[in-house]
Amino acid sequence: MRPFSLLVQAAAHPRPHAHGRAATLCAVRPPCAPSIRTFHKGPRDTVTSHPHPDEFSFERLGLRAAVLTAFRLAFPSVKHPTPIQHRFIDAVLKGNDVLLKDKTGTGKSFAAVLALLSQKRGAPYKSDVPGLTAPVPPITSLILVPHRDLAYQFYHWIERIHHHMTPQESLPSLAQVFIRDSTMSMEQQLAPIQQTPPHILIGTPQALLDVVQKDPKALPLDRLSTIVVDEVDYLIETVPMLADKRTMAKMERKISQHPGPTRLLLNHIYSSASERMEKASHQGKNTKREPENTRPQLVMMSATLRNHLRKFLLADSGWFTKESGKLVRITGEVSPHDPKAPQATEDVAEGTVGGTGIEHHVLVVSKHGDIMNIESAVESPAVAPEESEDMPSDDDGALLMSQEFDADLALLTSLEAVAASFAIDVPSVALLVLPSDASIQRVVKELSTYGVNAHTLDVVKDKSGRAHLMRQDLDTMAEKPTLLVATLASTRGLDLPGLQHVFILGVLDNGAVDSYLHVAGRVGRFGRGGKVISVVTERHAVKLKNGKEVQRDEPKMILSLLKKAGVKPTVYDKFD
Ligand SMILES: Nc1ncnc2c1ncn2[C@@H]1O[C@H](COP(=O)(O)OP(=O)(O)OP(=O)(O)O)[C@@H](O)[C@H]1O
Repeated sequence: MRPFSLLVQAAAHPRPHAHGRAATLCAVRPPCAPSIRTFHKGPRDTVTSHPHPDEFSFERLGLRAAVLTAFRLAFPSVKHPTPIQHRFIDAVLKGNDVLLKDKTGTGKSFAAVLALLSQKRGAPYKSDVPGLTAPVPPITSLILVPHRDLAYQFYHWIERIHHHMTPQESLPSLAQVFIRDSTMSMEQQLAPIQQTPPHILIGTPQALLDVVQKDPKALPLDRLSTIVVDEVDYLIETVPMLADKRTMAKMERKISQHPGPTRLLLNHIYSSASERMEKASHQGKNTKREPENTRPQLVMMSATLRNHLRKFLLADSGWFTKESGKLVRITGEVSPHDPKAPQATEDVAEGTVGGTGIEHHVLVVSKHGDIMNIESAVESPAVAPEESEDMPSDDDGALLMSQEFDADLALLTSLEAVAASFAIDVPSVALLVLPSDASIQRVVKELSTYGVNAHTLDVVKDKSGRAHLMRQDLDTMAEKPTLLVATLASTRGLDLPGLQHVFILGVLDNGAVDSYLHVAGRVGRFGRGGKVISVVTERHAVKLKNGKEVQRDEPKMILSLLKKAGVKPTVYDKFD
C-alpha cells in the first residue's frame, strides 16, 4: 500500500508570479481599553496569496536549519512561501499571537507546521506523572483540529519532514496525535505522551478536554509555548447578528450554558495561566524566565472568519494577548463579500473558494427521477431569490420526508447522477460529501452497485506510524478511479492535492455559505482548477419533528448560498 503522501506529493505548484503588496503589521488595542463589548478592528494586514520569489523565501524566515533542509527534501514542489505564509511564519516565530484568514488551500496549516517545527524546545523539567523519575522536555505546541483526519494530515506532514531530518530524534518526541479512541483507555492513550512528551501535540478539543476534566495534571498544558487553533470558526461557536434580538439572546444563553469543548479547554488553559502569572508577579518572580509562569502564544486561523466570531475572539474571549503590538492580524486577498466591500452585510460570507479555476455546477433531481442542470446555470449571473418564510430553520428540528416525496428514490437518483458523472469525468480520485445525518456505509454500498469504486474517506496511522488513507491503494487510483465518501464534519481543512472533483449531496448545513466554501475548497488548492458538483432535489414537502409540514426548496437554497458565496453555477455539460 502506498502512503497518503502520494496524494500530497502530487501537490500543487505555485501560481505564476504575481506581485505581492507590501503588508503592514497591525496590533489590536489591548482588551483592557474601553468597554469589554467594544471591538477595535484596527488596520488589517491584507496581502495577496500569490508567491513572489524575490521578496519571499523560506531561507529568510529564520526556520531552524535542520527543519529547512528536511522540508526542502520532503516537499521539493514547495519552493517559495506566499507573502501571507511569509508574514504568518515570521509572526509566529517572533512569538506574536496571530489571527489569520486566507482562502482555502493557500497553505495556512502547512505554514503553521513549518513555524512550529522551528520553535525552540523548553528545558526538561520534573514531571508530576507518577513513576517518571527523569526530567522530560515540555510539550512545546498544541494544535487543535476539528477531526481526526485533519489531525493525521498534520502528523503526516511532520512525519515526512522528520524522515529527512538529521540528527534524527524519534518521531514520537517530535509529534504525536491525541484523539478520542474507543479501542483504548484514556490512560493507555496518554502513556506514550507522558513518557515521551512530543514537541508538537495534535489533538481534537473534546479528547483533550476529557483528559483535563479527569485529571488536570495528566498533560503538562501549563508549560505550552504555543496553541494553534485550526478551523477556528468551526471549533468556536458564536452567535451571528440577527434581526430577531430575542433569538440572538436565546442562542447566546445556550452557548454560555453549554460552551463547546474548545471554549472550555482554552478557558481552562488561559485562566490557569493568568492565575499563575498573577501569583508569580505578587511573589516578585521574573515571569519571562519561567515558562510555567507565562501564557501560551495563541494562533488561530481559518478561511472563513465572520465578524461576530472575530469580535468574540478579540474583545471578549480573554485568550489573546493584551500586550500592545503583540497581536498580528493577517488577512488574505479581500473577497468581494468582505465587509469592507460595498454593500456587504454581516450575513454575507467573508471567505472565498480557494482556486480561481473552480467551476460550480448544480444538478437537480426531479420527483420523477429526471436529472438536469439547474435552470439558471448559464453564462449570465444567477439571481438568487429572496429568502422564503417557509424555509426550514435549525430550530424546527430534524427534517423528515413527507409521504408524498419518495426520499429513497431521490437518494438513489442523486447517487446515480454522481455515479454517471464520476464514470465519465473523474480520472483518478473524487470526493463525495454527504449531509451530516447521512449513512456513509449505505451510500458506499449503493454506489458500488452502480460499479463505482467508492470508499469511506479515512486517514489513519498504521502500526509503523505512517499516515495513509484507509483501504486505499493509491497506486491503483489512476487505473481504477476512486470516490472517497465523507460527511461535512470530516472534510474541514483536509488537503487532497490530486483532487479535481467534489460532489455534494443536497444542500449541506441547511444552506450555510461557510460550509459550502469549505467543502468546495477541497479542490482548486494552490491555484489548481476543479469542479464542484452539487446534486439537489426538486422542491418538496418535508415534515418536521414537531409535525409541521414545510416546503424544502433545495434549488432555491443553493442559488441563494452561491450568490452569497459570490459564485455562479455553470452548465455541467454531461447533463441536459
Ligand atoms: N508555498 C507553497 N507552494 C506550493 N505549495 C504549497 C505551499 N504551501 C503549501 N502548499 C501546499 O498547498 C496545499 C494546501 O495547504 P494547506 O492544507 O496548508 O492549506 P490551508 O490554507 O490550510 O487550507 P484550508 O483552508 O482548506 O484548511 C498543501 O498540499 C501544501 O503542500
